[in-house]
Amino acid sequence: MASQVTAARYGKDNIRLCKVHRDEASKTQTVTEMTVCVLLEGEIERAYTDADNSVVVATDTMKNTVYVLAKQNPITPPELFASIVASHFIEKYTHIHIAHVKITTHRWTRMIIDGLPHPHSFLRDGTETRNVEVSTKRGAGITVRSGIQGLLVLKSTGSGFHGFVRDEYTTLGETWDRILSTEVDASWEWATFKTLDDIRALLPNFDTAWEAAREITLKTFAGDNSASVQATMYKMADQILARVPGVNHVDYSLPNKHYFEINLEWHKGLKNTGKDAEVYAPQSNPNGLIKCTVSRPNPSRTSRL
Ligand SMILES: O=c1[nH]c(=O)c2[nH]c(=O)[nH]c2[nH]1
Repeated sequence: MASQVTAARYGKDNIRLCKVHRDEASKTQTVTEMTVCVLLEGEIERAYTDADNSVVVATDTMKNTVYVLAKQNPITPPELFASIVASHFIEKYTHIHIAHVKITTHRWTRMIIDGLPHPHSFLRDGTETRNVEVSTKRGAGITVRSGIQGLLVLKSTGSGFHGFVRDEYTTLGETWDRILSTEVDASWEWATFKTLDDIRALLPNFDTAWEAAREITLKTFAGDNSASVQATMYKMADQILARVPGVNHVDYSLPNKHYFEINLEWHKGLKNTGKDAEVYAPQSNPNGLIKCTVSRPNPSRTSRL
């Protein structure tokens, strides 16, 4: 028997788009820039095994569709726009059964000029992105995962690491005061939505959840007297679950971007370690990588509140 295709998906990645919203009343414009990935699954195996393109919706068509839907619909919040795009593909093409849409929204923050918000000028204040991954499956509803990526943070005290396993492989000293830095990758998974209308019914909650997750992450990072990345990230996730109904799972993935103390004793007895540490060596690699998923004890099954 010939070998079989057991999994296949295809689509367009890195579709870049920018939409300008012009508010005539206030003469204020707003821009949203995003990068979209669309991947489709369904009865497409013949394209691989029999070179049969009759089942192929061209990836170029997917790109065009995203532009048209962006013109015809709001593209914020990204949870809604991703759901509109994903639903389109399974509704339009009967042989497509699952659509995955990932949207990365880039920051264009309004400029403050002479103390006033500027009506049409923006700046990229950091590499942080707001992300969403939506999947629609025919007859099975819409799953939505929202997140924050690329948020680079550092604290110069209020972090220690001690009491860890010591054995014949261990060289790391215990510390009660260190620099802690990470690039936040946080995401939260919403209970499954049945339809697009269920998503529309929850609309303000997506922005509120993103604001809450961002604020909790920053406030906990800054305020926690951190015993470890593990302990601090759990506190973040736990608070997001408490604050955001409709979310059952929160994921964090945090690199531990090490800043090493430098012993300068060799130069005229210079003291630069422990309480005297001032000059550090930031490390590019290797880095710690700490991950967790924290879940609500009794998950709600749908996102309808
Ligand atoms: O917060 C930390 N968690 C670890 O698991 C770990 N391991 C390590 O070497 N340093 C740290 N820091």
